[in-house]
Amino acid sequence: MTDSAIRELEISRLSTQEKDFDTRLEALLAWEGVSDSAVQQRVDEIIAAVKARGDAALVDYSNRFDRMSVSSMTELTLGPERLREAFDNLPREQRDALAAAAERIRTYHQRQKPESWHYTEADGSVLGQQVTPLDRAGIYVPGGKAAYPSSVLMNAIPAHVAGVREIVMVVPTPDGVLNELVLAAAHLAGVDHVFTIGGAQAVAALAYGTETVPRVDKVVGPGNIYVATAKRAVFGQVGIDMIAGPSEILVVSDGETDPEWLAMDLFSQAEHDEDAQAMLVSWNAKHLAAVEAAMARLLPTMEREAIIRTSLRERGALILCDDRNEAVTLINRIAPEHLELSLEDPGSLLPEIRHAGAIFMGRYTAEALGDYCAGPNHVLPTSGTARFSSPLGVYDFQKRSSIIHCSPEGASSLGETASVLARGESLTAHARSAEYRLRK
Ligand SMILES: NC(=O)c1ccc[n+]([C@@H]2O[C@H](COP(=O)([O-])OP(=O)(O)OC[C@H]3O[C@@H](n4cnc5c(N)ncnc54)[C@H](O)[C@@H]3O)[C@@H](O)[C@H]2O)c1
Ligand SMILES: N[C@H](CO)Cc1c[nH]c[nH+]1
Ligand SMILES: [Zn+2]
Repeated sequence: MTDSAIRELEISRLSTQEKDFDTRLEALLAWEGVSDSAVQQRVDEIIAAVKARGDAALVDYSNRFDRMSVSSMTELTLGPERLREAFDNLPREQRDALAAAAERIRTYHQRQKPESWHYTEADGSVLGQQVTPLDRAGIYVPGGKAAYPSSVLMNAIPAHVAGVREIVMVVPTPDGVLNELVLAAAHLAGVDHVFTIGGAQAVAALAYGTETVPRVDKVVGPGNIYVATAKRAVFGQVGIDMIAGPSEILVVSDGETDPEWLAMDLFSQAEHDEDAQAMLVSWNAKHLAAVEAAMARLLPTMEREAIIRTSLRERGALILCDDRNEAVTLINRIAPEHLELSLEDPGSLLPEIRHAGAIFMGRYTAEALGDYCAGPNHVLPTSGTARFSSPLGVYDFQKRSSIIHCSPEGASSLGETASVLARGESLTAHARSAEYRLRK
């Protein structure tokens, strides 16, 4: 490969030493997708149509956006027998891999189960918290540019572990092509209903219900800007997990990892979407150049070369920093969805990392392993939202109720405090309600 061919790789090259570094980094990090007004307007129209016309709107939008040719919701509904059939007919290798991944994801999420708790005070009063699962959860499984059986497992298994009574899955099937692995994963993960609808119309159907699609209590799962914008719009009518944007990876390398490994790790997220973001940070300039050369060499061999190329050109970056400390500052500023610490001693950095969706420790921990089968969830906060948000988990499918049980003594001592505070707020019904229960 000649130098000129290597230079053909279009990707931003940044150095923290440059004056305009902050501006360039901010420009790369900005993801305007969910605030695009044209998208917003279209999503509002779609939601209004689904509310007004229910199933008929779902049929129309599926024909229009997913190039289907259906005339009723029956053709967009898959029953449990169809899911089981898909599972039973999978090639052995795929069935075993799916089952192995499901098992690991279940084991990991079982550890997340929050327990109800209570404690008893000296006067016999009991205070506590009761954890209850959602009655009905809606899971969005993306399907526009790729099919995601792994996302079925990542969404449905925590819901199942949480004890959700009914799991409703939506997944677009462009051109009417069903993905058997997706259906098999739904069977394995205990999904109750599958509707082959996608985009904003699917989110609206879950949030408001239609003649066929049952209304859910919460909509979870990743998707493109139409899905993300629709989730934001229906929040309040239903719960949502997070607004997830395009996939991202930030790799921090000490310069000792094989450049081809890192090139492929970066491609692995770039290949999701033209809007995906892949960045590499290192304090070793020679190593950055070696990874860049590896990327240029390997890119023409990739099946999704066009998507990767656009993603790298628009949002990718190779960043030269001064040292490990500066790398940590960058990590916390970027708050990436996936952080790969390709270092000899990743553990030494861990305590300093405050914001990242999932942290992949050491040279051997390819992010792709987490996408499929390590165990932790792959639905993660993107676009810097790891500053305040966490991976999808069992806790997203549960609620907490506070429990207060006063003994006669407890009611009397609390009543005195409450009465004073209530009178201070001039809320005398509150005060008198508490005072009735004071010990005479
Ligand atoms: N965070 C995660 O766990 C995770 C997992 C897998 C995928 N992803 C991300 O999810 C996204 C999936 O996007 P996708 O597009 O492949 O699938 P998608 O299912 O999110 O979107 C497809 C739907 O978008 C709608 N749509 C497309 N063009 C439209 C238009 N012009 N107007 C109105 N609606 C339109 C259609 O209804 C279609 O059904 C990618 O960004 C990928 O990176 C994230
Ligand atoms: N990397 C995605 C989450 O950002 C998840 C995924 C599914 N399949 C492959 N990857
Ligand atoms: Zn991925």
